[in-house]
Amino acid sequence: MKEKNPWYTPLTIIITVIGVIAIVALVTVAVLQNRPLLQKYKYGIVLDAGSSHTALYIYQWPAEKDNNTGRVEQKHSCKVTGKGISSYAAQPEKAGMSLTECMQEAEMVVPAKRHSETPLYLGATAGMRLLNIENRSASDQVFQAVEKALQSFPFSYQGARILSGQEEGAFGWVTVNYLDDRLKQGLETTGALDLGGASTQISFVSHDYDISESPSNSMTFRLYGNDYNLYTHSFLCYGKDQVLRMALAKQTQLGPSTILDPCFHPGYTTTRNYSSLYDSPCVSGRRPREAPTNFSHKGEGNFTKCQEVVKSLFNTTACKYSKCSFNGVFQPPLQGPFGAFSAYYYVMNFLNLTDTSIHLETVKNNLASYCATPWNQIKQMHLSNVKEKYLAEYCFSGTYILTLLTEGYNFTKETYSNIKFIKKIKGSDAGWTLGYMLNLTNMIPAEAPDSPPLPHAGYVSIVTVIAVLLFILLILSLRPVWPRCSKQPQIV
Ligand SMILES: O=c1[nH]cnc2c1ncn2[C@@H]1O[C@H](COP(=O)(O)OP(=O)(O)O)[C@@H](O)[C@H]1O
Ligand SMILES: [Ca+2]
Repeated sequence: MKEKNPWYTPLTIIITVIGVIAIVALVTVAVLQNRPLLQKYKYGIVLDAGSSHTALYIYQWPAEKDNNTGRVEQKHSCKVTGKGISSYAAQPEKAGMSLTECMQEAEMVVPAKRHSETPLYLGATAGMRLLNIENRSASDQVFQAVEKALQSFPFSYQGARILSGQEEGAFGWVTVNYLDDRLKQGLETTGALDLGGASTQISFVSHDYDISESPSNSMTFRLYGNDYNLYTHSFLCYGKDQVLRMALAKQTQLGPSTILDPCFHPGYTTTRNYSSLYDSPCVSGRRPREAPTNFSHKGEGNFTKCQEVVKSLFNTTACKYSKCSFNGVFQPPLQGPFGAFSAYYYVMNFLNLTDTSIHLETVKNNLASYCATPWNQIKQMHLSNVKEKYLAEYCFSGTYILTLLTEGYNFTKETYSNIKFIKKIKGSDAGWTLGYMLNLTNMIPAEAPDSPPLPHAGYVSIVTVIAVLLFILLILSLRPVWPRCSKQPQIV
């Protein structure tokens, strides 16, 4: 004799089947309705025409979200071969031609049907600022050539211009904080330290300072409903290539045709040309009157002496504000964490000194012993994979970076660990280009966007759970019917 299972009545089976179909239908509709449409992307292209070289960045973001949520990311980058556009002052057409390869790459990377709507920008930084000071018409001609070249591509060309130092600093800050998702969430922001070849920028939010003290150093933003008061300054001529010129100029001024340079390795020796050394507004005022054509540049490898040379390039005596960094430039008290990118990263990464939890004295000692290493040995170790020009200059560049941070910006052995040397954040390069594009395409709204109270996955889960619960309740509510059916014993 077998007791009939009360769950097998036709009524429960029908209810179960209908219930399951209803739940599946409900969940499917919820998922389909709310799923982002098939990922279609939009694109934007920014060319960073730096003093030493030009780089092209392609950004992408989901097509249906261009106006609010922080979803722009770097899809591709391309390094233009050759030097920066400012180096083509004497042959401007070549500045335009130099961009061809990377632009062709961009044509391949951006899907053809998006070409005509993809904005294309070129921003030039300190190399062109200097050329513009030195030779206005040469700078204009370089821009004409570049403009002509860029217009020949199928993108939506939006113009080429020189960024002000303020813009360069502020957009670097926007990039870092956007990529870190700090703006949308209204979190404490990260300061930005950018070291280029011809200028260097420092930008950070300092809560307790009076912006009216130096209005030219302040920028105010309203982003995602939060107000920011940004301090920013760009030091023209304090990028690492121009500082090296200033350091050499300082040492050659003393007269001899051979200089023993503490910032280069012992055994390093080369012949340099006076005219090319002084061929920059950063040093032209210092040119000796009766200089020979060439001078001999020899290395001594002495960190302490090198630091003295570098320090002598900072004027820390004159300050008409409550507080200054150097050269009489206002700077409020440092605040918060800092991201240091571009040449800060290249140099400190090569020197294995990116770990800022290491005591500053130890960092200096490590650099001192690197500087004291004979040039032959350095070449043997690295020449196979590092450009000789970079290799020769890492001792100088490292010394400059530490001196700029401590003597220039006033980081101390306690606050040094607030700095992080970074190259990329979540796959996108740290630099001013992303912030520049976000600003020009209005992709960071002033007010916080209205967002659904729940994320998509949460919404679907809650709908599912409630549906299942309702279904179980329905089944249970039918339960009192069943015992009556099963009470009758079945006799075989
Ligand atoms: O691999 C590297 N090692 C060392 N320095 C590098 C490397 N790649 C780029 N740099 C340096 O980074 C700096 C980049 O400056 P950039 O060309 O952006 O000038 P800018 O921002 O002053 O206009 C230059 O000094 C360049 O020599
Ligand atoms: Ca740069």
